[in-house]
Order: sequence, then C-alpha cells, then structure tokens
Amino acid sequence: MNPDYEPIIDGILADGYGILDNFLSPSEVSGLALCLRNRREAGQFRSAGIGNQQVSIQTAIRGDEILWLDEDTVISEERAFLDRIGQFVQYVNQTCYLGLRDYEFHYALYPTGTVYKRHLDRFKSDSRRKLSVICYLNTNWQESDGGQLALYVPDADGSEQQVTVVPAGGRLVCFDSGQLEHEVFPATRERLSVTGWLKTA
Ligand SMILES: O=C(O)CCC(=O)C(=O)O
Ligand SMILES: [Fe+2]
Repeated sequence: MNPDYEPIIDGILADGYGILDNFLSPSEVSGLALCLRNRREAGQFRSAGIGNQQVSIQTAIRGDEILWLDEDTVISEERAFLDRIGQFVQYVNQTCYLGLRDYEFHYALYPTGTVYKRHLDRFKSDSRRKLSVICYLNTNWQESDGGQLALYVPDADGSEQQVTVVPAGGRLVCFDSGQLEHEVFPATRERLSVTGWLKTA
C-alpha cells in the first residue's frame, strides 16, 4: 500500500518542507539499518566531503560517513527502498509538475558527536537538485539523544523560524534543496539515515 503522500506535498508547497512518519515500517527500518551496518563493516563507507568540484573533507563542518546506493541494487531491502522512492517521485510529478527525472541516494552514518553545519544542498554549479529527501533509520530514538535536523524556514516578514526534526526511524523529511538552509545537531549515539535528491533533467 502507498503511504499517504498528500500531507507532505502540501507541506512542501506551503512551507518549503514536509514530514511524513512511517514512510518505512519498523521492520523495513531495521532491515535497511542492518544493510548499512554490514556495508560499513565491510569498509565501503567514506568520510563525506563538501562541494562537488573540489571536494574537501572537513569533519568540523560535516562529520558523516556515506555510501552511495547503486540504483541497480538487487539487495531486497535497498531495492524496496528505491522502489518506494520511485513511487513517491511519480506522485510528486503527478501533483506538483516539478519535472523530476532522476534521483540519487546515499547511506549516511553520523558517529556520536558529529554534525553537519548549516548549509544549502544545491551546488552553485549544478542546480538539478530540486528536493532533498532524508529517511531516518534509527530505532528507539529519544528526544534526549539529540541529533535533530534543524530547518531554517523563512517567514513572510523576512525573519526565520527554526524547525527541529527528531531523526526517528521511518520518518521522511523532504524540502526544497535550493531554498531551505538546514543543519544536523550532534547526537549522543550513532545516527543513521538514507539521504538523497530528486533531480530535474
Ligand atoms: O541527516 C539529516 O538530517 C540531513 C543531512 C543533510 O543535510 C545532507 O546530507 O545534506
Ligand atoms: Fe543537507
């Protein structure tokens, strides 16, 4: 069954962001988290960089480790995730006419205490990233574990509002890549997610 995507689309159109709980079921979350951990154990992860041309590793600004998902993966948990994203993209295209053509996703693991300082996801030299999508893979995450995603939402009067999102397992956050600055706060435990971008041609 398709999750109900209408509230998240309404959120993106009205406020520039939307949040949907249970995009993944608890068993899908634990299955994908296990795939992530197995791949990391196998040495497949790398420190994430900043920029797309001269990529630099600056862990004080961005401390996560990532692995790009293969769009042709035959690992069932990964296949199911990407197929679910494909359905979401189809729904967005039918309702918002954003002309999304492509997507790219990576696993991310933030070791305890690491952050991603305030930034915008769209590269200056490449504006194809339309929507940022993050799906959290954390079981039993408590507010006191930290690791919130902070969204800096512009108000009509020119000020801004900080909206914080707890990285609870199965929760999907989607926002306008070119507009919304955001930041990842440090956590007291490892913080797992799949993060990606829905892109135009
Ligand atoms: O994990 C998150 O909540 C946000 C990650 C992020 O901002 C990014 O990877 O660009
Ligand atoms: Fe980001």
